[in-house]
Parts: sequence; structure tokens; C-alpha cells
Amino acid sequence: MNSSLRPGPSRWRRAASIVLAAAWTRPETATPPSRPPPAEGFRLLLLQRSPDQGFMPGAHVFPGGVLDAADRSADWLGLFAPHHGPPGFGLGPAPFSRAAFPSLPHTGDSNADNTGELPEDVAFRICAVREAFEEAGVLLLRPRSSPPGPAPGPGLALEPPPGLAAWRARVRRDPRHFLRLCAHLDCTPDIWALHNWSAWLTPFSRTATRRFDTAFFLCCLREPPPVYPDLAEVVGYQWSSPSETTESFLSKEIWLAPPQFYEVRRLANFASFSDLHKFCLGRALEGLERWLPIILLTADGMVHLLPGDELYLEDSDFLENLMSTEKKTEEIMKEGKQFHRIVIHNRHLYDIHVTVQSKHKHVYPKNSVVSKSHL
Ligand SMILES: CC(C)(COP(=O)(O)O)[C@@H](O)C(=O)NCCC(=O)NCCSC(=O)CCC(=O)O
Ligand SMILES: Nc1ncnc2c1ncn2[C@@H]1O[C@H](COP(=O)(O)O)[C@@H](OP(=O)(O)O)[C@H]1O
Ligand SMILES: [Mg+2]
Repeated sequence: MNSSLRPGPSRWRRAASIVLAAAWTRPETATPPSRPPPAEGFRLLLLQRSPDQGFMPGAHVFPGGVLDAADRSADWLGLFAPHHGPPGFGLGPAPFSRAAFPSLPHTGDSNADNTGELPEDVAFRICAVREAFEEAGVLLLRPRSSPPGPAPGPGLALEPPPGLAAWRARVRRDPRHFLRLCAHLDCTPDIWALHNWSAWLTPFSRTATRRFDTAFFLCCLREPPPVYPDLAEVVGYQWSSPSETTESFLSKEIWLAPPQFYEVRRLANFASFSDLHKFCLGRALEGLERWLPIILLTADGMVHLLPGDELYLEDSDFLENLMSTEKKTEEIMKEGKQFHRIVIHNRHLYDIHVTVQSKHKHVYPKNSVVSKSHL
């Protein structure tokens, strides 16, 4: 197997994404529903990126984006007081710290506990909530007068305020306006409704224009809120269950990047909304591993190798490097046994192979093997 090295380290953008999972609510009217209830009992919000985006144009993604200095400003402290504040902000005991491979070169960002800035865990949650507002008009806020209990139930998005468009334009122009909007509504971002879910680094590829270090949170909502795509960064949206989303991807209605496809398949493990919500509460202390997929180019496709796979190498060279082989994907698959990988047959045909045990009380997707007729 060969490897190819690109000179110079990447610049990492720290980002947060939010997987919104809304319970399927039975229509109140007697008219027949436009589509049958989802098999999993919940639907996920996916936003369609504008074709003009510099990165992943047209892809369907979970709401999210890059951390801004305003997300960790000490100015938030006054809004969280008196019920919440440092060190834990009512988020419960700190999760185990999982200092696994890889460590990234210094990003220039500090988690400056000594400068009064917010802890990273809180800042990333504020970022995810702000991005959901900017991109989808969804306000995941909680009135300051009603602090959450120890095991909060599923969240509920706030009704959009009058003047939503003007507020959103201000926040998009300057993220510091998000704090002003929250203060105006006497609310805080509902950081307690966001559960640590996963963390993905953009893999090195010869075509990658930028690299993200993204924390994914999961938020269970009692009902799907109305969505107002900003029609700039985001041009459309859909609520679809994991199985419906997989079907849309395979039938080429939507395109998903490998991490999003993996997360959708992972969520297909849950048979009901309440199972998913209980699962999130149950693993609050487990912390996260940040995964760097390593791309293996084969003669006829590509494999994204994930930690635990027998070909995965915990070697920091692969931060700026990929693997390649002259063998075909099928040969590579026949040679192996211990799999944690996403096989990319073509742009709309991914296959997940998992034979390893999941770690840290998380769940991995089920092994999915496409039929030869799809190839
Ligand atoms: C969508 C985001 C990259 C944020 O972007 P924004 O422009 O809104 O700031 C991010 O939320 C995200 O999805 N992060 C997940 C990790 C990631 O980098 N995903 C993309 C992986 S790219 C890939 O796997 C190959 C892509 C390909 O073209 O085949
Ligand atoms: N009207 C528009 N069309 C396409 N992309 C837009 C846009 N308005 C904003 N964007 C892009 O959306 C990205 C912001 O994403 P987020 O806030 O989620 O991190 C920025 O990408 P760049 O990082 O390429 O500048 C920004 O340029
Ligand atoms: Mg975004």
C-alpha cells in the first residue's frame, strides 16, 4: 500500500453541528397523512446547502457551522446567571476525557478558562444553537425562569419571535447579536437539551478545500418545529427518518457526505423516539472520541477507514496523507475481517462494514452490504 504526502499542515476550522431528531406526531385532522409514519418513530432535520457554497455545495447536512468568538464570550455569563454558571453550567458531571488519536496542531484557539471565556463544551453548544437559528430559523432556547431538571425531557423549540427575519439578518451579520436576541426574549440557548454525540475531522483528500473539526450534538424534540431556510447558505430542507434519508440518498434525490451518512445509519438502530432519548441521557458521562477517517484509494473506488478497522493506522502522518492501493475494493474486502469502514462504490452508493464492538456505550451502524445489482 502506498501513501502520498502533501506538504504543510491544514488549517482546522472548529465547528459544531446539531442533529435534530423530532418525534413523529400523529396528524390531528381526520385527513389521511401525506406519508406513512416513519419506521423509527422520529425524523431528522437535513438542510440542503446552496450550490454556491465553497465546501460541499448542494449536500444535505445537519445544521451547523464554524465556532465564532461570540459563542464563548464572557458576556453570556450574565444571561446564564443566577441559575447556571461556571464551572459546569448545570450540564452535570464532566464526561470522561478521551484523549485519543489524533491530536491536532495548535489551532490558535484557546479554551481560556483564565480569561473568563466560556468552557468549550458550553461554547460549542451555543454555536450549534446559533447556527440552527441562522440557517433554519429554529430557536432552541429555554426561558431563563425555567431551569432544567436533572434528567430533562425532550426539548421544544421556541415560537419564532416577531421580526424573525430582521433578527436573523443581524445575527448572520454579527454573531454577537445572538446574545442580544436571547436577552430580548429572556431566554438562554437550551444547552441542556444538546447531548454529546460524535466528533468528526474532515479526512485528508487531494481535493479537500478545507478541514473541519466538528462536534456533533443530538437534540430530541417533542415535535418538529417550523423551518425557515435562510435561502442563502441553505436553500431547502427535509424532515426524514433514517430509513427515508437512506432511501433518498440511494435514489439520488439528495447527496450526503460520508460522516452524515454514517450518522444517519447509526440512528437507524433506534426503534422509537423514546429509545433514542433514553439512550442520550444514559451515555451523558461517556465523553467522545474524535474520529479522523483515513481515505484508502483503491483501483475502482475509495474506502473511509475508521478507528478500530484493521487497516486503520494511528499515525499522525495521516492527518495530511492518504493511502492508496492498486487492488480493487472487492479484493481489499476479501482480505480483511476486522472492519470499521465506509466503502464508497460511487457518489450515491456507500456501504458501511462494521465487525468491531462499539466503544464508550455508543452504538455503531449495522453492517450494510449492498446487493451487486446496485453496483
Ligand atoms: C457542514 C460542515 C462542514 C460545516 O460547514 P459550514 O460551511 O457550514 O461552516 C460541518 O458541519 C460538517 O459537516 N462537519 C463534518 C465533518 C466533515 O468535514 N464533513 C465533510 C467530510 S468531507 C468528506 O468526507 C468527503 C467529501 C467528498 O466530496 O467526497
Ligand atoms: N448566500 C450564500 N451563498 C452561498 N454561501 C453562503 C452564502 N452566505 C453565506 N455563505 C457561506 O456559508 C458559510 C458559513 O457557514 P457557517 O456559518 O455555517 O460556518 C461561509 O462559507 P465560507 O466558510 O466559505 O466563507 C459563507 O461564505
Ligand atoms: Mg453551516
